[in-house]
Amino acid sequence: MRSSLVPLGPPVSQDRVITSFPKCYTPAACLQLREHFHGQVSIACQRRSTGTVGEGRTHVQDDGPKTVLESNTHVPRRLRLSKVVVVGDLYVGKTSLIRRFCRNVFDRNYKATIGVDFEIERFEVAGIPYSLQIWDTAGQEKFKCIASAYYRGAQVIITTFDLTDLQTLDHTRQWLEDALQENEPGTCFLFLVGTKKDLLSGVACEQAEVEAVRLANEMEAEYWSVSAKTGENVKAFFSRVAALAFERSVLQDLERRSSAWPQVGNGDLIRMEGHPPETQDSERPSSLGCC
Ligand SMILES: Nc1nc2c(ncn2[C@@H]2O[C@H](COP(=O)(O)OP(=O)(O)OP(=O)(O)O)[C@@H](O)[C@H]2O)c(=O)[nH]1
Ligand SMILES: [Mg+2]
Repeated sequence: MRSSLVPLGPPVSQDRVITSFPKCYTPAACLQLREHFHGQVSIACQRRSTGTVGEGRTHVQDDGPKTVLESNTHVPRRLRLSKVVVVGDLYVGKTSLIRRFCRNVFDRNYKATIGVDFEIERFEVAGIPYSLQIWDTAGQEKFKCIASAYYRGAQVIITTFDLTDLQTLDHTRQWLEDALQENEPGTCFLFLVGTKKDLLSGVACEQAEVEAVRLANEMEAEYWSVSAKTGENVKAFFSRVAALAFERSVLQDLERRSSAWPQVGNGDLIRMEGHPPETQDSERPSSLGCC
């Protein structure tokens, strides 16, 4: 029996390939202690049967298509990416963090974000192409109304503060509350991220982290300290975000399919009457930046 995987689009760069489950920063404030992918997710990825999750791969065999998803009239849209929203006070380093990760650059000069902006970063998680759509929002009060319009549909909310200015940590509760208001309860992974780690000595950093970890636990968020200047923990952090978001998407898809589709034999799928539920491809903004 011949089997072929038909990839669409160029391969992702080597440092965006995630094969093993990325570790958390500290078990004291961690969303997931497991050090490997969920068993069902690993199997689904090995079989390339991640359903609507992942990008542009169709598993074709001599004896017919592995799934009938692709050939139906009411094909569910593929969930190619997770929407990630980054919020926090002005000047804490949201743009710098995203630019360090996506472009590997750092600018010492401050240029306020006006409204919102986003980057799409492609990964390969457990062999499946998957992307993060990372939304950078403005911390300045006058742009808040524009930015908050883009909180909806987030799978991940990253609340940031400056490790050298603990007032910005106090404000993270409000940022999180505002972002959560636009999303269904329990649908988002929450992260609390302390920025500018390079500016603190070991002891001062540890003291700030104790406070932050306490708050992260109250928020039910995972905690990370990073530096956009040196790049410390930046890649590890976003890899963790991508892996958690991807894993949840696959699990949700498996759950949806098992309730909507009866499984036959080794996992071939038969369509039931009615429309499969829509997946939530994140929307593009009609306009970017300030009006
Ligand atoms: N030393 C150091 N400086 C940083 C770091 N990250 C950001 N900065 C500096 O902090 C300032 C603010 O960074 P931005 O990334 O523009 O802050 P922001 O949160 O996007 O600000 P708004 O767009 O106004 O919400 C800039 O001067 C950056 O160079 C870091 O990790 N270390
Ligand atoms: Mg900014």
